[in-house]
Amino acid sequence: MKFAVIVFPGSNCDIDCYKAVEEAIGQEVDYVWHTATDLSAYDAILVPGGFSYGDYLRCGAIARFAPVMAEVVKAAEQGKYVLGICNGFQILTEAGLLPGALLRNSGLKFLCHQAPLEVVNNETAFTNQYAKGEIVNIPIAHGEGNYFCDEETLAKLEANNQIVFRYAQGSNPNGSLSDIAGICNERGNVVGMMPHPERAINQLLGSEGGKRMFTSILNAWREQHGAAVNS
Ligand SMILES: NC(=O)CC[C@H](N)C(=O)O
Repeated sequence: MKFAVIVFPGSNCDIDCYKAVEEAIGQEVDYVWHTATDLSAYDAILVPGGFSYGDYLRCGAIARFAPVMAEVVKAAEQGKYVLGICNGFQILTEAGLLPGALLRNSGLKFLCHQAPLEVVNNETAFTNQYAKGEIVNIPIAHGEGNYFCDEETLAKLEANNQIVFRYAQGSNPNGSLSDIAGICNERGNVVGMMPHPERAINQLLGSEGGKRMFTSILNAWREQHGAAVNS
């Protein structure tokens, strides 16, 4: 299985994502610069965190016009796995691949700490190795992680089981609507989340709560391609 980690000017979690793929699942992974116009070689696309183009406008609002984004949209339409983490989540909402928007944190401060998350949907390609309702610790690091959408969109997200993670145990750090920490598209092959699973793949980093997101993706890909699950 082959992963692409998209790199924008200002990305700062690209190396963490690359290392997480190597360390957690030992699969092939390339950095792909924002000017790239072909992602056909890849099975999964990671859109990492950071401050793309400085985030001088709304976070992700410039990045979504990068040449590579047309390819990310194409990959999503083809059913490939697309995971947007933090700034990556913001970029995917700006690109229209996921509904809603990320607003300034309600406390107006950049927040950087471990966050307990509830796995709400464990049926996605990104969460199949977790139990439903399981609480995992995955760190957050953002200034604009306050998820918002209109009532109709929220009702749709709930009805289609598109809420993947919620901030658990009354811990909502940023004012996010319905405690939402991560969502998927209707088809389930695109996930966006504010917490950083790539920073939680080894106890040495403070938590390995994010590691199974990577094993989940590999597991889903192998099932889709008829390979034995743990081979
Ligand atoms: N770690 C990140 O990706 C940060 C995303 C964005 N720049 C924010 O502060 O919300």
